[in-house]
Amino acid sequence: MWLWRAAVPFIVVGLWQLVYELDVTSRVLLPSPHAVWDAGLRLHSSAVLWPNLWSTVSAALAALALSAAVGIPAGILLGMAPRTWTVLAPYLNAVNSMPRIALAPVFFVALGIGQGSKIALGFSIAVFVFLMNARIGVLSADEDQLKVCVALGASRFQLFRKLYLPVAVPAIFTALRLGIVFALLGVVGSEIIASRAGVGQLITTYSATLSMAQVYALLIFLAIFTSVLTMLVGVGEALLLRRQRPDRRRGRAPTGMCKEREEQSTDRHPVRLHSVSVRFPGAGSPPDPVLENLSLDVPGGQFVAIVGASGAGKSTLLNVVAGLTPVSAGSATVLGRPPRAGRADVGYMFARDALLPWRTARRNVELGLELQGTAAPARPERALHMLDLVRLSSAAGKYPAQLSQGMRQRVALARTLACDPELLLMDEPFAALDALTRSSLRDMLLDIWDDEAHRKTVLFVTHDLTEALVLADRVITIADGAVRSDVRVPYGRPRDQRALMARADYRALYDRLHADLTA
Ligand SMILES: Nc1ncnc2c1ncn2[C@@H]1O[C@H](COP(=O)(O)OP(=O)(O)OP(=O)(O)O)[C@@H](O)[C@H]1O
Repeated sequence: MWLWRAAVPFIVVGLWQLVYELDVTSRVLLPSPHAVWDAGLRLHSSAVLWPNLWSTVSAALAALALSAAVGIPAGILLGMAPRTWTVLAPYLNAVNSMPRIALAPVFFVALGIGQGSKIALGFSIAVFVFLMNARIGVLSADEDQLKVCVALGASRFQLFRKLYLPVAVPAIFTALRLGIVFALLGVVGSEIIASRAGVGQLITTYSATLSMAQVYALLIFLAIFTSVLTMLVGVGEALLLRRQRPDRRRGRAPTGMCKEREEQSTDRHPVRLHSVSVRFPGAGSPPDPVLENLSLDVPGGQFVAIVGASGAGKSTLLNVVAGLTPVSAGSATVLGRPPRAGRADVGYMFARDALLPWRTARRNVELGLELQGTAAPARPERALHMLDLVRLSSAAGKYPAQLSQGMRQRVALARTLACDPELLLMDEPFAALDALTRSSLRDMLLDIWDDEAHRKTVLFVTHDLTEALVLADRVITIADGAVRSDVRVPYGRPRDQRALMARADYRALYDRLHADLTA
């Protein structure tokens, strides 16, 4: 492959020489490769080339830097604000489709003939490349990653810095590659129209005297500059996206919880829902309720499983408690206060791990600590302790792509627990795992939950009645947006699934709940 790549210039020059020898086209228009090589050497040793090349290259680099500095943040902000995009899109697209080279005379009048007007024209063309690509990069952010960041308490600025900017990096590198070409196009175009220095101005001068060998030599110099810059961008991209350095620090005693916590609640029921209804706008007219008149009190330290068919409203119920979905009617109190997204005392875990692929396992666990304002020196220690808890200390320096699905979900569990939440919301956290891994993660969760000193209240959503009966103190079935049954699980711990399933009373309870779900 490398041999073929190295052979391409020789093949092109050979074909060029052949066309020249066959006299297919005018020799003035197409001089021989040898004549172009000679012209290049003469330009190189003359005092003409380098000051002019520098004039063009410095203007192109300035236009590129300016375009990136304006286009990237603007693109990311527009990606984060879909409504603003909807308003502005027709106008931005109209400006983008304008032949901006026609703005050259305007820049000459405003800035005079010189570097300023060249940079302005290069900028006016390249900035849209950055804006459009950065916006598209932001749109590639995973909805679950966004939900996790919001649930962990990310502000708009933190979302920009910790989610949208990194997620847009590959698209930004694409924009850089294209931006080099577009900035150069603007600068050389401006020089060809009117300038006192630059490669474009030299091309105009040599073309006027039909010195085409010099013109082609200059174009080859520009192509070499663009290729070197594109290669450097490629190296930067590879270095930035690799980031696979193993972390040698290991956990000791945990310190530094999340800084800002809600005042400790004195309510013995961390979750209180009274006659809660949720209607989503646009879901029918009038919209059908997804939850209707649902009441539920959960005492502290209880492990509650919520079971229901697909679409029954289980996730909506958790979202209400997490403060991600407002209630349309009724009242909700979580740890003594109205629900609010991003509280350190409420942890939320989803079926998809939604790990950030550009962070190591340890740095993923640190995410909630960062968003909640834990001091930087305390974070690694706390994160490593959490990874130790889920038996993943040895994978602290690995990236999500290097972990199995079960390991990724354990990292997500460590991330959820890192802020030591009092209330744990879990939305089918093990649904994507195979039966064996699921069972080992259930045991791990129960071990963590069983710690008397830090016993958490858990709302655990699942489709699986057996999982609910093995894990929970209490099983609530939901159908048509309301509580269908609410039973205490009458078995001690630890529970053995196979032994449970052999018991007649277990089978009777299972059948009763199953009937409630399917009625
Ligand atoms: N943001 C939303 N806008 C409109 N409708 C929604 C929204 N979120 C959920 N719904 C609707 O609410 C109903 C309940 O959804 P929910 O996700 O709570 O169900 P679920 O019991 O968790 O289902 P599953 O087990 O399949 O995840 C569904 O009909 C769904 O289409």
